[in-house]
Amino acid sequence: MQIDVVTIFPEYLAPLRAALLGKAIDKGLISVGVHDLRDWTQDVHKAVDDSPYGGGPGMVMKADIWGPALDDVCTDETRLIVPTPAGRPFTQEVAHEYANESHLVFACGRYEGIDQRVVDDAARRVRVDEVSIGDYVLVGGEVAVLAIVEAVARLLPGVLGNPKSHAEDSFQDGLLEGPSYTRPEVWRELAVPDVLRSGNHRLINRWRRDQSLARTFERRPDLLESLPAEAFDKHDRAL
Ligand SMILES: Nc1ccccc1-c1cnco1
Repeated sequence: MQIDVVTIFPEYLAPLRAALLGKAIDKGLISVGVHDLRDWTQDVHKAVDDSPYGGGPGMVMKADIWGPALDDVCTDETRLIVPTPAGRPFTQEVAHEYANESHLVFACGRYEGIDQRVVDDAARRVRVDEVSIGDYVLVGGEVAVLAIVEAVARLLPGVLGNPKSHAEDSFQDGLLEGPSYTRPEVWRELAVPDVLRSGNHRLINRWRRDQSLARTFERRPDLLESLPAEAFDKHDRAL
């Protein structure tokens, strides 16, 4: 998979080359290109933004800078992803969609966003997704790109040491993961739940499922509403 990121803060994307992703890049599973948007400016000040039409606070990033940048970076195969608070929610399901792509281009907006005509024009040639990683306001899209790239890269074959790790992912079965424990058996007078040391894997699986359902009900009841009934019956009958 080829990933390209266009940003005015290239150094913000340095963590992409660390740890998990660094190994994926070394293995040739992912290649990452980070491009400084200012390389496409023509003026001495390298201006990338201007005041918003219609007035209002902040600055809007210029179409006549972003357009040529995306023309150079995107190909016919590109899926262009624009992180924005106004985007559709980025979910594990969307991460799986992106993991099947051959070329992802991320456009990092700053200020009050990017002139809408950039997205409208790009959509004439490539598939464009405006996505949000949550209902809060960041200063720019770079942090969202780091989160999205990590969520996507770990799904690629060969990136994670243990491919079975995905099966227990939170959200994989539509529920939150329950609590985890490791040695010591008692820590600050807090003991590991006995069932987890029982060796009875049917009981352990049942306990873990109950913990997962309870935690989801308590913290994310919305996830339960969107689960089909059979998601409960099938899995629970098997336990
Ligand atoms: N707040 C932001 C500002 C700029 C670019 C993306 C975002 C964003 C993405 N997901 C939530 O917020």
